[in-house]
Amino acid sequence: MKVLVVGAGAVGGYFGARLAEKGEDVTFLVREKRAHLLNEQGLQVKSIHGDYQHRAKIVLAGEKREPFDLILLSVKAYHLKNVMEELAPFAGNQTLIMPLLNGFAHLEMLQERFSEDRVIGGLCFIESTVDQNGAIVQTSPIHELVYGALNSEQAEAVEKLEALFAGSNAEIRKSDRILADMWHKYMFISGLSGVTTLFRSPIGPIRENEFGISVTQKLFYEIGSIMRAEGAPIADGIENIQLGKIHNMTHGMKSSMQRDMEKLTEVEADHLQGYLLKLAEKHKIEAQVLSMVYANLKIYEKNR
Ligand SMILES: NC(=O)C1=CN([C@@H]2O[C@H](COP(=O)(O)OP(=O)(O)OC[C@H]3O[C@@H](n4cnc5c(N)ncnc54)[C@H](OP(=O)(O)O)[C@@H]3O)[C@@H](O)[C@H]2O)C=CC1
Ligand SMILES: CC(C)(CO)C(=O)C(=O)O
Repeated sequence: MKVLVVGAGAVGGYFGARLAEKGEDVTFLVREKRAHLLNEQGLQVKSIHGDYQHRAKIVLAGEKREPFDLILLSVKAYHLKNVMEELAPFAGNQTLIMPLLNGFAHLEMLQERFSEDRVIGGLCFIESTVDQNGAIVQTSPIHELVYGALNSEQAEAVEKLEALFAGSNAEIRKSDRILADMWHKYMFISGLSGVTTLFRSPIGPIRENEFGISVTQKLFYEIGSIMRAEGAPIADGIENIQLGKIHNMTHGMKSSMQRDMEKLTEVEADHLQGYLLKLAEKHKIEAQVLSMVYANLKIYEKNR
């Protein structure tokens, strides 16, 4: 099976390398600067699950290739519009596109551009980043990728992916309720990235402070109300389940949005919290904490 990973960054670089390490046929769609680096020093993964370095196969936008069987999409949401056009020539009628982005709004954009048959569900849990030398650094135990069919027509094609992922050095599993999983992850990451960027702190000190934890709880409850009003298939009590995870995370756990803020790069504020606020407005739900989180991010964007 031929796999194209779009974006050799923290997420795509990690999972793509794990598949290549297993011997799968993996190519990375990258931009000039990244291509130069990968050609010079290869794709380097430094991970608590084992380092791996290889001469990754790469392709640039506009180059000719046969369509791929699977496209793993792992760019930031603010690059998505542009990337969809660049990856289109690599996608044939049978190509499955699996987005690993945080959030939800990208799903509709992809379905509109590539049709509902081709876009399957996906998400990941991993704490990874790209260091100053371009290496992928993965620091905490979790390296999980979850995928699944979004409709019954995709089920057979999605089944076939199990052999691709089996035996790789990452926890990769198929889910029969990927849509709910994606909303749940969306809730979790909007809450976690929201408070860690608001307080500019890893999660430990936030949850130890009575006001910090109270703001965190209010944020999760607001997000839950918005998602329910939108008819998202979220589980009863999911807010408390996600808050439980917040309590169980390592003291120093940061969100990727927080790490982006520390690097003074763009953040996915519109894609995550901004999209939720639009839904809140649509359903006339008051979301004071979410508004504050979003304001903090937009002010950061303006000042950076
Ligand atoms: N990092 C993490 O821990 C986690 C991140 N996520 C989510 O995963 C998604 C990806 O994040 P992450 O991997 O951290 O982001 P990164 O910025 O590390 O990687 C994104 C990559 O996309 C590349 N890219 C952008 N535009 C193009 C293009 N036109 N053609 C080819 N490549 C392109 C960038 O390339 P270039 O080097 O040229 O800029 C970059 O290498 C986000 O939605 C994020 O929220 C989810 C779970 C955990
Ligand atoms: C919380 C985490 C690390 C889990 O994957 C994440 O998704 C992110 O920070 O973007």
